[in-house]
Amino acid sequence: MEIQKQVIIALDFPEKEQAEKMLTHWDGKEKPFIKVGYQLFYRVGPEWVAKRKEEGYSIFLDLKLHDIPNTVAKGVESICCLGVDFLTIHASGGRQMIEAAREAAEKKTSGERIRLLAVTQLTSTDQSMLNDELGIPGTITDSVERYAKLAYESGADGVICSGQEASLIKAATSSHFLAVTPGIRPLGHDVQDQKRVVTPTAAIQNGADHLVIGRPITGAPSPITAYENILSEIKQARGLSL
Ligand SMILES: O=C(O)c1cc(=O)[nH]c(=O)n1[C@@H]1O[C@H](COP(=O)(O)O)[C@@H](O)[C@H]1O
Repeated sequence: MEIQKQVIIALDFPEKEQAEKMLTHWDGKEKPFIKVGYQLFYRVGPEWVAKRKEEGYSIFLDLKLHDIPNTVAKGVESICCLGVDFLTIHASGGRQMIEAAREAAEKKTSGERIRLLAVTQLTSTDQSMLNDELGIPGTITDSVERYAKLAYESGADGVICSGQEASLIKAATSSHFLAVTPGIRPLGHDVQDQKRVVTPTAAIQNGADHLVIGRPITGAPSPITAYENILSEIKQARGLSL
């Protein structure tokens, strides 16, 4: 896979002006893969997203759908017309919900089908939160593996997990099942609210397909420099010459 496509920039902004200003850093360069979460989506709406797609951006729409199967299926049907590349649903919605989402995604007749990524355990969850707050017994990796297998068997295209768990997920499912990993922190960067963090190098070495990165790029003094440094790190981790 092309290295540029491996980094997905999280456009976590409240206003479209800020998101658009951020994208100007890539003027004259290849359009990056971007993630639009609900903070921005609720403000800008579907037209803004569809327009970015027309302009040539690859788009991950991160709406983390989690509801009864019928409601999620209808949501997926509505989103499909935007032509985005990835959409998140929650694995904890269960088999029937994931199957209904997949069935809805299959209804799109023209162009590439949207890829469904199931959130396993959020990268802001650690062992004590899982056991003591959420009351889920066992280790984080057990829980992530269980959700990943469920998502795989139910028709998701991949999962959202920490880079720590990417190789485990591939082994438990298939090498083609996507491991998309947020919680990426270059060496020395503040972890902020993330708990299960890894460096870009570790994520790639563990087999992550895409790295979702927000603040380490968008909060950097020069976002484009931070982005290009991460691309170089990935290139090195993939064993390619710089
Ligand atoms: O679904 C996601 O993208 C997601 C899942 C998860 O477990 N953890 C996680 O951080 N994310 C998203 O990934 C991005 C990470 O942003 P930074 O922590 O700023 O790099 C945010 O937009 C989160 O919403």
